[in-house]
Amino acid sequence: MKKIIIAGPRGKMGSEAIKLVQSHEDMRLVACIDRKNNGKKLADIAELPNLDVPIYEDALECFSEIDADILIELTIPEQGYKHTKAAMEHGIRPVVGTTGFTEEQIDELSWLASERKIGCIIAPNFAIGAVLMMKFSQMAAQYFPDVDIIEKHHDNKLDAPSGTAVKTAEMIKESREYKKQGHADEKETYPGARGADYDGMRIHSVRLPGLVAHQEVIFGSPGQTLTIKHDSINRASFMEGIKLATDKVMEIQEVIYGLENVL
Ligand SMILES: NC(=O)c1ccc[n+]([C@@H]2O[C@H](COP(=O)([O-])OP(=O)(O)OC[C@H]3O[C@@H](n4cnc5c(N)ncnc54)[C@H](O)[C@@H]3O)[C@@H](O)[C@H]2O)c1
Ligand SMILES: O=C(O)C1=N[C@H](C(=O)O)CCC1
Repeated sequence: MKKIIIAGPRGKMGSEAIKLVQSHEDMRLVACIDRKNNGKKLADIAELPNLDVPIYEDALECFSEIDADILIELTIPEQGYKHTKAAMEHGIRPVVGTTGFTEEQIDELSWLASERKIGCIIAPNFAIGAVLMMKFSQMAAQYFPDVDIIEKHHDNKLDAPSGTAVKTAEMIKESREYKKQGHADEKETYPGARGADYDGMRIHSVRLPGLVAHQEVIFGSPGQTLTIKHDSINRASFMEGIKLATDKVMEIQEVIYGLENVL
């Protein structure tokens, strides 16, 4: 039985993760970390399930008092990083959905995990279809070095580009020679028009109400284009990946970055 702490229980992902834990007999929710409601139980909060599970505002207090195996981290970048680091320092294995961690932060967490010999999985996208989109894009980039990534998310998102777009670009970089795309003399009339530059490829971030999480990877070569596209139409799409990660994180003693390394 894996004892689980969820950070961000009132969020769109956190509330879905509570349902995930409730629906599996091999997992038990033992506490939540929220930015309010300290000392209350989930059952005291109208929007949360009727569970006798304590809520902590202070992650360190939570990790010191609660006997837990796994932290499912689904909050915001700055806080999520602190929670992840503190969880490992308390012997609790993080499964991190929160996006927006920097490369340096991921390196630091990797170092900590290896030193403490504790597992941690950080996945910018837990939807299996999104992982396949990234893998297919990595394959296509061997033959089509010109590529633009267009990611589209709801307008409450804090980080841009999305974690998925960054991961896609990193994976493409592994199979593509550096190439500065577009015209050598091109100029932006309005700053940002050509998107972010990652290793010469371009990333564009769309933020609109009504969207959930979507990405198109468009490859171009003379006379043809190839588009690889994924849409998450609700947050249930991420739960199978989170479940896989909670199983895997108990077996490893390092940071795994990306669900493609778990499947
Ligand atoms: N990896 C994936 O597959 C995946 C999928 C969807 C979202 N995400 C990421 O998950 C995170 C959460 O997404 P969401 O859609 O649920 O967002 P959300 O805004 O609905 O929820 C965020 C939650 O974090 C909580 N929070 C904010 N500050 C906090 C703090 N200091 N302490 C504790 N809790 C705090 C908020 O109260 C809220 O409940 C984001 O980083 C998002 O990018 C990842
Ligand atoms: O809703 C979000 O925020 C999401 N963020 C992830 C990202 O940054 O890639 C992917 C899924 C949804």
